[in-house]
Amino acid sequence: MRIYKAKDYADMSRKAANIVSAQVIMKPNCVLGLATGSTPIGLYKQLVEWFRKGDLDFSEVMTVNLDEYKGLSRENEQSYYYFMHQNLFDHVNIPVENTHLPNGMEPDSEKECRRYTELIQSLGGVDLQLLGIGHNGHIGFNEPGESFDKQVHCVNLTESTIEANKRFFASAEDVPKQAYTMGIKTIMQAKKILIVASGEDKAEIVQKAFFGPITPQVPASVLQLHNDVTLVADEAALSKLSE
Ligand SMILES: N[C@@H]1[C@@H](O)[C@H](O)[C@@H](COP(=O)(O)O)O[C@@H]1O
Repeated sequence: MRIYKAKDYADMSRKAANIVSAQVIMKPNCVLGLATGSTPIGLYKQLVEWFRKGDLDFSEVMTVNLDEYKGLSRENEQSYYYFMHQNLFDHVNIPVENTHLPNGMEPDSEKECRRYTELIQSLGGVDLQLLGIGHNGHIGFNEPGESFDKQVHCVNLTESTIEANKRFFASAEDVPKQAYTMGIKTIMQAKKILIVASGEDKAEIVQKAFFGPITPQVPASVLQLHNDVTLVADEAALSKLSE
């Protein structure tokens, strides 16, 4: 695993955006696996800025997002569909038909998971998968204890994730209780993985995930087994590495 230490959030965002833009430049029709959460927002801003300057072209890029809340419509401001449009898709020249997310409004979980798994396969797999990390080590919405052997599936969110995400909703009761997510197996099939982390509150989990034992209790620890992982994190998120 390569680790790039950034000074702060802005530096982390720029360094990570450089890696994504290198991918787009090297392979204009690449498949990008994208993530939500607050951590990648700066990275997306940077990509938009470079696009506006004429340095990046997304016209052939395909995207597949990691996850989506089950039960939220595209119009819901908390849906990941809305997030991706607001933070990236609406500001660059990616054709909307090239962008893909699980359909949160499909009530039949089995059907939706099969559709999304087959879609990723039909695109030829993910070239570069971007990931954030949850405080409990979740990646996408793969919560602690999940088998490493799952493709796209429907999960029950843990209390800690509902708690962490309730800041975006009117109350904890409004946070959906389920989500569709790429499984660990899907994530591990990506050719390259880029994981971003920022802030002291992520220091402990970054240490555990990348330097602790590989265990389903810390889903991100499985990334130690992938042969092309880059972690870009700021000093605060890396501050527990020497302990
Ligand atoms: N499903 C997302 C994850 O993909 C994300 O990595 C995590 C961390 O979010 P943040 O970057 O806001 O800490 O939150 C959510 O639960």
